[in-house]
Amino acid sequence: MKTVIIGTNHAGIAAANTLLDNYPDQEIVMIDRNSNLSYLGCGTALWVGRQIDGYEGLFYTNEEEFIHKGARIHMETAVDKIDFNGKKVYATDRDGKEIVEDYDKLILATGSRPIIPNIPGKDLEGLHFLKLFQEGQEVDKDLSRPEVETVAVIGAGYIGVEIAEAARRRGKNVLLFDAESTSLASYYDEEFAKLMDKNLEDNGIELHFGELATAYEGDKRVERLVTDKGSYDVDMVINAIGFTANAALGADDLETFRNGAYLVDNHQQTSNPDVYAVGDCATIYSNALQDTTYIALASNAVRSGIVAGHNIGGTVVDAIGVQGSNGISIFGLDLVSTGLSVKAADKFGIEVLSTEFEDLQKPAFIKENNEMVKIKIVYEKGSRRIVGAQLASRQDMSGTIHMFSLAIQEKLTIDKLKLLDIFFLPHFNQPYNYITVAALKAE
Ligand SMILES: Cc1cc2nc3c(=O)[nH]c(=O)nc-3n(C[C@H](O)[C@H](O)[C@H](O)COP(=O)(O)OP(=O)(O)OC[C@H]3O[C@@H](n4cnc5c(N)ncnc54)[C@H](O)[C@@H]3O)c2cc1C
Ligand SMILES: NC(=O)c1ccc[n+]([C@@H]2O[C@H](COP(=O)([O-])OP(=O)(O)OC[C@H]3O[C@@H](n4cnc5c(N)ncnc54)[C@H](O)[C@@H]3O)[C@@H](O)[C@H]2O)c1
Repeated sequence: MKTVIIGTNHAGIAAANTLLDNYPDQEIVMIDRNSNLSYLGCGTALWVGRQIDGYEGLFYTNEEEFIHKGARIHMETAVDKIDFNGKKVYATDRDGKEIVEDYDKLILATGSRPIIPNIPGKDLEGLHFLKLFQEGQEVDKDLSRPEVETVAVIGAGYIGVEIAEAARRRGKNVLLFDAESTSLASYYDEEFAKLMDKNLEDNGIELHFGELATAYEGDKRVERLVTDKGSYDVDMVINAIGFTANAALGADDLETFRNGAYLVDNHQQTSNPDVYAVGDCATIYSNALQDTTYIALASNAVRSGIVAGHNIGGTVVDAIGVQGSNGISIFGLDLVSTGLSVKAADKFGIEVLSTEFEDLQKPAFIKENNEMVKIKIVYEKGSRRIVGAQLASRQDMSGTIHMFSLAIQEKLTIDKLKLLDIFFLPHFNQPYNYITVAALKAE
């Protein structure tokens, strides 16, 4: 059987490896318009901010590995059209030559693309987006220019906050804009987001929230950013206002979600049984929402690629849904969240209650490495099932958010959490640790 995979980044790679490593009878063809693959976008802010030596370690595989495994791979080759009835993919390679690949099964792993602010001045120099490795290189080059003193970042979501920190670490004046009233508004309730806002301000980043960019101004290169509240002299602008699904290739032939992403079932199959979609171009099932949604994360891209690979290979594997777990670490402040915030639950019409607590991670007699932890647990009013959790600390709490991710997935109630067996050792935590106390406080 021959499977063609369009898109060879995280989702396409996971699907290809699953097929190549487990199903030797499979003929695999991979196609991507980019010149590189497997780049960890999450590392861009780290190397641009000089927190790691360079970008070399941010690629975890390469073209040769897939050729060695027996795949055929066309890089710098853009798919222009798919004939879903004739089961043929039409592409153009780097030399302008047409490539035609027929398929038995097709995997769409075409990912996402940045949303572009629809405002005047879009053709000026000095305007950046941050999706591809090459765009990270452009941002890094611009930040290296001494005449670039002031940087505007539009969008205080994950990318915007991370790249604002990076530009600040490079000694630039940084203005961070967002339409919402706080940073990270899609992921955290206000009392958590405001911890990040204060952290950003304490490190010299100028916040402009509830402010919408209305124009870029300048001669050849951007010189001013105009918003609905003012005009700011800037030397470069980084746009980070979210991603949209890259689903144009199948939009006329496959069922799509309200945001244009390909609708898939729990085998990653689209409305065409021979066509699968994975990663940022596809929908995903949220166990917190108990509904189909769209969450563009590398963690989801990998898992959906694995599911599609096994189902095409002949092993029935059901996707188990996700919680949208995510985390961010900025100037030493870590925020992690999973499932729904109260604000997100309200937006989706889910009636919730929440319980909060804040305490030292370990007993006060432990003087070293003992930071405050703030926790909020969100649970559904009727069922009392946990639907979300948020944590903030200067200590690593990723293990805790993984536990809450499982709790949401398994529909654990807040009442079951109250007496969960959580070990005590003063080196690690308190006898009554913050999870237990927050749960016990729940009404
Ligand atoms: C700066 C940044 C930081 C991030 N940090 C994190 C993080 O910390 N944690 C996290 O979970 N997620 C993070 N993400 C999100 C994560 O990178 C994406 O969710 C992930 O890349 C999705 O993988 P994908 O393979 O589905 O899509 P993509 O990575 O978008 O890859 C799609 C591929 O398809 C190719 N393609 C598209 N159309 C065509 C066509 N017509 N012909 C040929 N090829 C085509 C593209 O060239 C691309 O290589 C970050 C993203 C960015 C930009
Ligand atoms: N640490 C991580 O897990 C991580 C890191 C980076 C990126 N990502 C993922 O990559 C994807 C893209 O990240 P992103 O930061 O671009 O998207 P995002 O959705 O995280 O943030 C977009 C931000 O832009 C704001 N915005 C939207 N339109 C605006 C406008 N016109 N003017 C001003 N602000 C506006 C939104 O309020 C939001 O805060 C997301 O799915 C994100 O979860 C994850």
